[in-house]
Amino acid sequence: MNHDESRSLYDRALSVLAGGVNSSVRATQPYPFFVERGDGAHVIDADGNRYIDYVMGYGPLLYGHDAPDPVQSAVQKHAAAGPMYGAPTEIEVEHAEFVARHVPSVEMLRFVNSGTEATVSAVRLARGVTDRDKIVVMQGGYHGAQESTLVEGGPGGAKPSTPGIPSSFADHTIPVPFNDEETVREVFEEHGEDIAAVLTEPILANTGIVQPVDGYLEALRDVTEAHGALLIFDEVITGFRVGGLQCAQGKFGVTPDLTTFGKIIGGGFPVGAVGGKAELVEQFTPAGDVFQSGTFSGHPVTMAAGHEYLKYAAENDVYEHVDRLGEKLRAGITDILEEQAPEYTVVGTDSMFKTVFTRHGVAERADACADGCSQVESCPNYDACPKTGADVSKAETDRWERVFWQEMKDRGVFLTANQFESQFVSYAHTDEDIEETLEAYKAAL
Ligand SMILES: Cc1ncc(COP(=O)(O)O)c(C=O)c1O
Ligand SMILES: N[C@H](C=O)CCC(=O)O
Repeated sequence: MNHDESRSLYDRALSVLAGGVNSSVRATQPYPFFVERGDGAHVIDADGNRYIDYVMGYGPLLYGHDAPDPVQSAVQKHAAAGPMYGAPTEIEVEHAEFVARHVPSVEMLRFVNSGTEATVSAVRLARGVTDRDKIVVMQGGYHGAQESTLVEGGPGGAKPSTPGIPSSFADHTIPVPFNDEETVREVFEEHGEDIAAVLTEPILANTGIVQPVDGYLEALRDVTEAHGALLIFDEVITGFRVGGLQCAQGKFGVTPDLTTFGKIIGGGFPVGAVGGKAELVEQFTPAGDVFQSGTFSGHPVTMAAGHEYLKYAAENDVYEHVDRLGEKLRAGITDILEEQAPEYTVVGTDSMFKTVFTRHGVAERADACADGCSQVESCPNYDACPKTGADVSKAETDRWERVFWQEMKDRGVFLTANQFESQFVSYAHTDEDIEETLEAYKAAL
């Protein structure tokens, strides 16, 4: 493959964009390919190379790069008619009504512009309504580029995971291991009166993919309720990706107090949202006292795209298609790994998948998972599944990024360069794409 044009664009980018990119995960080594356009399940780079795309914008693109006609018409109509006003529009109401009809925890919403803004706003709301400062988060969980959750450490003490955040912020954050009910109960015994909320992805999708063991989300529901704290599910990735229109909370049957959304809910445009019980969400200004505001929030083009996206999914076989192909891919990779790399693990569910490069031996991992993973039926390797962020962090990140990712890219398959990010199947992917991907896996491994 020739990459001259991408290389020259990257050289230019390095002079005017920090690290040559606008989001860190895009800076692949030795240089990223620059995308010229998308085509269904594929992207075409500036040198004309074509790749089957499983990055899918890091999750938003449920339909791949060709949105269905109603989405495209709605986007064009709203872009031509405005595109925005600083005044409310009907499409915001319609989109909110649709989401509230389908997602169990949602009665009312506030739309914002990114997943980060959604989690920032949800944490502020939880602190505002409970009049408490501390939040519990999961080690290995990700909630965007926000001060309260960019922490490392354990329940005994957290510190910021990046320069630029005062350590006093981390004093209010308690990271606990995912899937560890005992630790979270101990934390509540010790700090229960100061904890505003537990904030967790229902599936660790940025460090994983790690699924909740049987009863874990229920335990979080139970312990938060018992201590007057809120349970917040961050469904920025899982929302409208896992569990169809009911999201992961519908699939697992656990209803949080607040849910944060992003990605798919905006139909491929910048978006975020906080949803939940009306009595909570109404505490945002102007109805309540917890300040929240945004010039672009509820942007008509985004609302129209998101609304048509979800309506189309409600009326067509979208989730059947993406989940079937997700399963086919996971099963196919599992077979290949059995032959060629039995120490690696396939993880995922619905239309999400990942191969985790752990070399700790199935027996060891099976021991570690013996009491937990048996409920994850959709995972073909459930007895070897990682259970915590720490399990996943043992993976061979360097081998993934420097060898496997490059080999797949050279074979025309675009995966996330970061070992820990999920990959996504879209409605535009076909059985032929999956078969081609499996052939590439065989050769690359
Ligand atoms: C679970 C989760 N929460 C929050 C975010 C932040 O969203 P955004 O990048 O739109 O700010 C992301 C991903 O970026 C995410 O995966
Ligand atoms: N981990 C992020 C979201 O899923 C990756 C997207 C980004 O931050 O650019």
